Amino acid sequence: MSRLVVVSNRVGPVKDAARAGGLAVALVDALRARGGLWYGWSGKTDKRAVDYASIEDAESLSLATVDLTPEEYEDYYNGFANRCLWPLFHYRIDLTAFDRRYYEGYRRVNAKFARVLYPLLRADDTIWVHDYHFLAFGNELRQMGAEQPIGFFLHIPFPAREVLAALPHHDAMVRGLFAYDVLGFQTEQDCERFRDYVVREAHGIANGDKLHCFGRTVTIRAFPIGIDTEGFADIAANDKDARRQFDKVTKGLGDRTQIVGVDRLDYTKGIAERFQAYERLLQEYPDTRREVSYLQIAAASRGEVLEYRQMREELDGLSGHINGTFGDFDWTPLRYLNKPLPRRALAGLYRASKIGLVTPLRDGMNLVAKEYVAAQDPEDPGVLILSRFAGASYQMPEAVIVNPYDSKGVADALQIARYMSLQERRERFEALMKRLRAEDVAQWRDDFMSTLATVTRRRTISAVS
Ligand SMILES: O=P(O)(O)OC[C@H]1O[C@H](O[C@H]2O[C@H](CO)[C@@H](O)[C@H](O)[C@H]2O)[C@H](O)[C@@H](O)[C@@H]1O
Ligand SMILES: O=c1ccn([C@@H]2O[C@H](COP(=O)(O)OP(=O)(O)O)[C@@H](O)[C@H]2O)c(=O)[nH]1
Repeated sequence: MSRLVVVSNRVGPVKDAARAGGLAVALVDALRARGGLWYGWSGKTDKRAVDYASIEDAESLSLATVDLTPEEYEDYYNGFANRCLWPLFHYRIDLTAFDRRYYEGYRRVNAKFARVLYPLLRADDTIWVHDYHFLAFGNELRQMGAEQPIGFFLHIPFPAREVLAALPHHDAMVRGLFAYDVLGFQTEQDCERFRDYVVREAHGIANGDKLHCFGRTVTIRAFPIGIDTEGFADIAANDKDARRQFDKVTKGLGDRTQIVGVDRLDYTKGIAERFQAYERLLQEYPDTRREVSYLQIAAASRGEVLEYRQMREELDGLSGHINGTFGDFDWTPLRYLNKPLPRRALAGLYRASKIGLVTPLRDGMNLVAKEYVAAQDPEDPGVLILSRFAGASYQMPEAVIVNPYDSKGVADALQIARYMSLQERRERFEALMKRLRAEDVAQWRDDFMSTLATVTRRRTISAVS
């Protein structure tokens, strides 16, 4: 079997992969099985950073990482990736910074990553590149002469043609993607939007799952990412950290219904709109006062980016307003924490919460929705309320699906969840779990890898014959 080379902005962890979650476990498993290489940013900046990868062997695979200069980090990661592509691909043109300097820095850093990896490659490697940080990376490798199979998976949504067209270099970005052999998206809808752009904007030709354009052919397919469903359910039921967290949350809760939200602190997650919907619930359904308790974990993220800092201030204000208006000496309606919880503790928190509230305004997939369901007690499962704009909603129609912009609709959904019968909760839970088990993270990885192998085997055959 050929060696696997995984390329992603964040690398590892390897030893603690289980702690970091399904994606790290799935990638580490595949890398171990094939004696692979995981390549990306070291997480460090150094003003003397040069074109060099430090390589360490970690439990039958190798990690190769590159430092960035502070300027590269600013333009590539904070700038183009997180102030331009991230908001634009999540439909926030209003927050998108179209700065040429960022674009040029991004191109330079993609070229640097390619330049450093190229001499480390073997002729029979298979390369799997991840996410919006590396849209231009495959093309840089090809220009150096790389002929290996290269697949790309986009973890975030692919936007509608008119939205992408707002990006000054949209044509070059999409052209660059044709250097890959397989383009994987989270949902069929993302594939459809990509196809629409290529056919209508770039005059490409679609033929089944193939797209011909710019003199190249790529295969495009949806590979919805999953979680380690069995593993996570087992942690929620049996792990001692999960149990401790479960006890901590349920102690003192009495008959109150615990609502939980868990997100990175990101404007795409719709936390402000969620707070407003909760306020609406307390206003319009006075019977909920003292009867519900909402805990929102919003783990600080990308704090060097202005829009993230502004959002943090907004949420501080909204949460203070809700508690000031509705709280009492012996009841805090909303507990809002900016610190992250380890995944094992999260499993216990999910299980202790009768309602999981996942209402992003736009999200590639949203793994929290899947984890919440997997962590439930099958005998007495909680209810997932899920935004129609999360990629996960296409695989999870048995959740209570909501429009996150409609605060009254979300408040009503919370009431429906509070009063849902045990039988209905079980039926929804079983249907959701059936799919989560069948479409777990190992399945996602294997599907992508086998598609890439099949496509490139055909490519080799047709080149020879
Ligand atoms: O690396 P950061 O800048 O700290 O951000 C963390 C990750 O956020 C994004 O996650 C996405 O991938 C998830 C798994 O496929 C998906 O469920 C979610 O909807 C996406 O938003 C980002 O895409 C990752 O690259 C970041 O590492
Ligand atoms: O305090 C926290 C908050 C989140 N997570 C994990 O971070 C991931 C978030 O993934 P998701 O797809 O929901 O959103 P993203 O942050 O990748 O956009 C999930 O696996 C969560 O369990 C965590 O471990 N601790």
